[in-house]
Amino acid sequence: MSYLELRDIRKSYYLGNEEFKVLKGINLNFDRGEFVSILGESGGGKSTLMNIIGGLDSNYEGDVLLKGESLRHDTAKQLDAYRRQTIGFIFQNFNLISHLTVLQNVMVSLEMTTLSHKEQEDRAKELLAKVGLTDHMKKFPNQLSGGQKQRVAIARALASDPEIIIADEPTGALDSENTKEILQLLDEIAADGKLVITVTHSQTVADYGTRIVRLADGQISEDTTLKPAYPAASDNELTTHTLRFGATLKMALDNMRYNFKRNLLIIIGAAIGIFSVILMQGLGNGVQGYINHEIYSQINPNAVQVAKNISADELADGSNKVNLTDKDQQRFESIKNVKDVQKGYYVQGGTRLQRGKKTANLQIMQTYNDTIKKNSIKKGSAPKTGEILLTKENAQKFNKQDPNAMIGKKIVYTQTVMNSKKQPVQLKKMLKVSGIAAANSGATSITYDTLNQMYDAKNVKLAPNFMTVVIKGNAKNVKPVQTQIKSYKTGKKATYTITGAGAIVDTLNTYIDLAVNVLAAIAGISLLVSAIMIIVVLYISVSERTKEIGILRALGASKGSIRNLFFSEAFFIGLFSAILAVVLALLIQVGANSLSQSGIHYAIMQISGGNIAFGVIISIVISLLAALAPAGRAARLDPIESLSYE
Ligand SMILES: Nc1ncnc2c1ncn2[C@@H]1O[C@H](COP(=O)(O)OP(=O)(O)OP(=O)(O)O)[C@@H](O)[C@H]1O
Repeated sequence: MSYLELRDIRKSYYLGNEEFKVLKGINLNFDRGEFVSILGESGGGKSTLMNIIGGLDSNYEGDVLLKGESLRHDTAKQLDAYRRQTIGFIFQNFNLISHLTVLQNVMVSLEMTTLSHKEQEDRAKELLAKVGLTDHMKKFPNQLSGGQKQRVAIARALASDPEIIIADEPTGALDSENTKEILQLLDEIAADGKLVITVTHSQTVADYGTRIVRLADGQISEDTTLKPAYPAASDNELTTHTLRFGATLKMALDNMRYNFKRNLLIIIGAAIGIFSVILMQGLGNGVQGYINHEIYSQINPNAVQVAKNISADELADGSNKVNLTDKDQQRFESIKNVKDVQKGYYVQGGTRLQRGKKTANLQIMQTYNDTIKKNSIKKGSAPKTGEILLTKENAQKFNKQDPNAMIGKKIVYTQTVMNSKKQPVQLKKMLKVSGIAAANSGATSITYDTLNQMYDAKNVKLAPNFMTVVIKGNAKNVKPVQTQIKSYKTGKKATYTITGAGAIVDTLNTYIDLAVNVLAAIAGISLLVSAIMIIVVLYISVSERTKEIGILRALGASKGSIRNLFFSEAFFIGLFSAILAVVLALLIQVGANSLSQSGIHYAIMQISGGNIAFGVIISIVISLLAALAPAGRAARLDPIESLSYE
């Protein structure tokens, strides 16, 4: 049994329905240690035969047997492994990867072996020394002469220590001096016990080998042994795998560096979209924070006011439907996270303050409760029993120049109420001013106890018309309590309504969120533009790298690795765009906040860790999605066509 056997190989090409028979039944046996030259006229099918032997073409009739095992039954992955492990290709036009250095070109093949990185590098250097290129390892292919390029290709072909070297016109592009050197190297390879099969037009080249096979009219016309074969080498001990993800990442980076300017522009373009989204979100956080800060500085978010949900008609008929009872209070107290329920009373009009000759009619009076934040009291303190808290506006009615001077002063409070017989009764009490509240903090207020005492003094019963429900812990506990209160029904109608700023803040935040998301979505349109840009660039990259794809496939890289190569490139575009976008956004944040701090004393831009993570993830995801089609196209490219791509 020979090492490699070709059995009745037939191959035709079709143009429409027309069949062109290229190989018409080739039977050949090869052994390790042979240096076989295949001679034949141009167009005679030599390259076609080489592609079949090399596992690049599996669309033929007949059989190729390696150590008696047919390649026919091999899966695509097994053929990849066959090319990696058993075959080393050398081409007439060298087929080196132009953006990789000499050393890297050899390393590509070695990266598909199980050797450690150090061992790979040592072996690459050793092989380059063997072909006499130690001093040229850092050069790029376009900095080498033809003969040097072919020597790199030989070093690369030997990298994974394959048993068979296929050289398709290896000296076709070389002068006689270089031809001689390359032939010597090929002869050394055969002397090492490997099988060297070379295709040539030249009788001189053919005479150099141990055997000449002539191909004419798709058949073997002559098979001559010139000298005995060298002793066969033992089996290759290097094991291989396809290009690992780490290797494709590195190759993608190398390629991006090679096309630096173009990739930089793409990254800047893609970053603009991500940057806008992050910026919008940061601004949203800031605006929301600022509004909440302004509101919460005067109002306690953990307290909500609850009133009966009654219609204007019910209110007008003066019924006691508006009143809240002990039962209502118990109900609120039983809700989870409720800390306290305070009775409250609210009246519009009918209330007056008097001091000496000066008077002030109060638009609104509501009993002091926990929705009013202590720090909205600008001077003095919250009212106790027998005291009153004035808004700055009301205090100014008694002392225009210095409203704060009203603190500690006595003032007469009068209020007209209806008794149970619907007769008007005037409540009157001298109260001490406890403090002055900010102008926009709500109503002038007294405590419920103070009001109750006034009612008692006139034998009128006071019933609360709102209650303040104080909620424990975080402001997040507020919403579930509100929801619970809103869920009580009288008939089909909700029993209670919630008033007070706590409820409004929640609604306001929802609107701000909505506005921010709409703005971010508009900014997101530029992400779509980025995605299209990345798709176009990757398609260009696929066409530019078609030859490289063919080379990698010939070296044994799987379709999956080719796909990964473009996904890796997209990954880096996404990652670098995101980094650039984040850096830009943070810089803008510093500038915007220094301006807003001096204006409104608040950092208006608040980019969160979540916003940054979102930006990075969305950038990478979009880039990878954009790579789907180009990477798929690259993986589907036919290796033979890719290799002959100009
Ligand atoms: N993909 C293809 N589709 C159609 N015909 C093809 C294809 N590839 C090769 N052929 C034809 O098959 C024949 C053999 O081509 P092949 O490249 O194998 O010849 P060759 O002996 O290597 O030629 P040369 O010495 O000029 O390189 C040629 O006539 C060529 O036109």
